[in-house]
Amino acid sequence: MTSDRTTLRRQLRQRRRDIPAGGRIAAAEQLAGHLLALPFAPSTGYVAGYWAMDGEIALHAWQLRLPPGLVYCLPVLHENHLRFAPWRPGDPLVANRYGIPEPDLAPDSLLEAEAMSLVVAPLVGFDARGHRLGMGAGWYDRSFAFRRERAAPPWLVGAAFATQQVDELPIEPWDVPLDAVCSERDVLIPLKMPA
Ligand SMILES: Nc1nc2c(c(=O)[nH]1)N(C=O)[C@@H](CNc1ccc(C(=O)N[C@@H](CCC(=O)O)C(=O)O)cc1)CN2
Ligand SMILES: Nc1ncnc2c1ncn2[C@@H]1O[C@H](COP(=O)(O)OP(=O)(O)OP(=O)(O)O)[C@@H](O)[C@H]1O
Repeated sequence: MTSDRTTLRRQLRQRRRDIPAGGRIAAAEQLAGHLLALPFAPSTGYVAGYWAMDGEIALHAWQLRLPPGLVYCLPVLHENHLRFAPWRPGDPLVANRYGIPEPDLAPDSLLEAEAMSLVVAPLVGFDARGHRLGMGAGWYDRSFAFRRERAAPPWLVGAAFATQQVDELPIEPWDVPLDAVCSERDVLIPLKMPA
């Protein structure tokens, strides 16, 4: 990883933490509307969100407005990849190694990434081509590496504040392309280049 990437990650994380409370509340509602209106939004099956931290755009409004046929899940760290677990308010949570709450379920009850219909991934940064910058530990890239050779589902959708968009992010060989990026302002659906 280049130091450019590290510097950019630090700046963009600070930028999202600096968004005032009023802006965050409105943004979460607008984001929910955009996520629900995606052309490939499923109406049945499992969808994954995240427990917002470190200034990330929140998903509670989306979770509350999901159609009844969808089961909301949260990511759970398992060995070197993410698994997912259904979670409703009131279900038990436990803090993972980063201090992020995750459902407190036995490992054999966790769902594999392949079982999700749509996954909303938190972004530190993104560009107009749909390239993403995450927290830098590779969790989403490793967990969804199979999507490099296989079509959706799961549909991968990045979520961020519009202010986290940058001109161009460097492409890494392991990057998994997103099917869409949603912010409070826009829905960006990158053009797929023929191989
Ligand atoms: N809300 C949320 N949940 C998520 C992610 C995320 O980005 N956001 N992840 C996306 O991958 C996974 C967790 N990945 C993470 C990767 C790195 C750090 C991190 O760097 N944290 C500290 C320093 C490390 C530490 O405390 O051990 C930091 O703030 O710098 C946090 C989470 C799964 N769950
Ligand atoms: N498919 C993969 N197989 C093995 N290692 C991977 C894979 N994908 C990513 N990694 C590792 O994860 C590390 C972090 O990747 P990167 O800096 O691109 O994270 P990121 O873009 O911030 O995304 P994430 O949100 O997934 O952490 C990389 O240094 C790479 O070694």
